[in-house]
Amino acid sequence: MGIRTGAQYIQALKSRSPEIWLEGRRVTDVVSEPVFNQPIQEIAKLYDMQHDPQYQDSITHICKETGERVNNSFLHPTSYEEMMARSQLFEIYAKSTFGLMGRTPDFLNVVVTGMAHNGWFLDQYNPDWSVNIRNYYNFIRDNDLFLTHAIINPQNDRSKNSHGQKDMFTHLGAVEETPEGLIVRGAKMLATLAPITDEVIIYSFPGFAPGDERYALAFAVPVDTPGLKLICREPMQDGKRSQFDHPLASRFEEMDALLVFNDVLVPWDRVFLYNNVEAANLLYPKTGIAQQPAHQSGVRGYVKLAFATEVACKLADSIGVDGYLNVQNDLGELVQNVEVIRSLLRVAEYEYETTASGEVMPNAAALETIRGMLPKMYPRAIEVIQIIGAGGLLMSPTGNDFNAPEIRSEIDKYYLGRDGVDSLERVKLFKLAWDLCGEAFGQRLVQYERYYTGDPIRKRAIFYNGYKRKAKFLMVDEALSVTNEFVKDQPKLAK
Ligand SMILES: Cc1cc2nc3c(=O)[nH]c(=O)nc-3n(C[C@H](O)[C@H](O)[C@H](O)COP(=O)(O)OP(=O)(O)OC[C@H]3O[C@@H](n4cnc5c(N)ncnc54)[C@H](O)[C@@H]3O)c2cc1C
Repeated sequence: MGIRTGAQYIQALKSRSPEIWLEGRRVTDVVSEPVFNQPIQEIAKLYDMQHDPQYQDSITHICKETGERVNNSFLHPTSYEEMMARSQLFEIYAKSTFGLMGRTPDFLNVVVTGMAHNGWFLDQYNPDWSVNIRNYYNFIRDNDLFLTHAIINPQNDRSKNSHGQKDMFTHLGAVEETPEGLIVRGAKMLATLAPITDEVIIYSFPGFAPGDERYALAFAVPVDTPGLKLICREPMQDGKRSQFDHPLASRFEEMDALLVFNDVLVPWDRVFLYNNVEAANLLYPKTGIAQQPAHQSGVRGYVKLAFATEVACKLADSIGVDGYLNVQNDLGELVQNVEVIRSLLRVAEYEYETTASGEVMPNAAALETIRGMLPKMYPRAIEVIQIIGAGGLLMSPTGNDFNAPEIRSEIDKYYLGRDGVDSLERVKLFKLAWDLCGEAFGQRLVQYERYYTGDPIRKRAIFYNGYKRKAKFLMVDEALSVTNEFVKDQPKLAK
């Protein structure tokens, strides 16, 4: 089939009924559910862009294996040009949601593409696994499916490993093997956008210890697989608030869900890794399934930071405060932060790395630096919006107020901006800013930037340890060499 349209994506959602729980009730028609309706439309637009002549050549290509047109996120890059074809897709998709939707379909397509093309890694443990992931890659590419993923365990007792939790099946684990497949039980989180996807893929961050074998798993199942429950967090918008009053929250909320597996059967041909702590711990570092999607996240994060910066600049200009030194200093800082991320992306792409198997990946150090910086830069951009918007952020009237003739003249007079900015323009801008910096929707976006791919503190520690292993700190040795002869009988230090 190749690329789907938005209508085909929506039709697929209508054709099944996964077990979705939202505020204590079962959702039976996900497409008509107000909370999900608009986000579904936003995802559908991405599918439609694949057919739009304005974008088609930039975000899709003809698959060499099938001759069908498929999304660029399924490209396995073996050259700079192929890597950049993916980068272009990431940017076009990110811009269409202002970087506010992190788990658009391209994200997990890249993960599966990475796993499937690193079959050599899985082959070492079980050749069936590499065949399974390769077939799965073909399946989602050729049907243009939308995946969610859950890679962390429920947050119960983080001081204990999976096998040390009070209930053996709190964390998702294998219960038994049957001729048809593996029976799994327990929970996994935090599956962003799960209710509006087609498939669920499970794998894990490293950190398994001996005794955790049953939890060392990777597999994929359809979202409506019997026994799989999706328990949504509290929605941050009810789907009924107007786009005038909440121009971002009404469109781009990504629902997050806990996935509960109640003795779910995973067919053997959907098992990619099982019962092997070493393989589960090495999957991330050895296959680039972190590095390739970090490219998508870096591009998306750049767009999101640039968007928040634009909002801050326009806000300041609209009320005539951007002539003040303190405001210029804050805005200048944000613009420089955007430039830092843009430069790091360019370094990541120009100084790409080629693996032993010929896969081209953006430079890891530059991508990890983006990962380390954005959790500080994005919250800072939000803080600057709050500082500049000040009390005005809380004071916006609603669209209905503009439509009430009895108060319209007062609204127009007292919500006026600087010369040339009328009340409507000013209020619309302040509402956009409030969605980003005040609403629960905006707070989730901050939390997303901190945690979307793991704990930034531990990630930076891993980065430093990796750096230290490679670095020789030779400049210090050279600087110290002039002192070598000064003290006689220097003790020989162990290296
Ligand atoms: C908005 C949002 C969307 C997300 N989307 C997805 C998704 O689509 N799919 C998915 O799988 N995941 C998703 N995540 C989850 C993300 O992977 C986790 O939030 C992240 O890995 C951190 O895990 P945690 O939230 O359980 O925090 P924890 O690991 O419980 O950490 C809590 C605190 O304790 C500290 N801590 C915990 N353990 C240690 C330790 N061993 N050493 C030192 N400090 C420790 C941490 O530094 C942190 O401050 C999302 C998260 C957010 C916020």
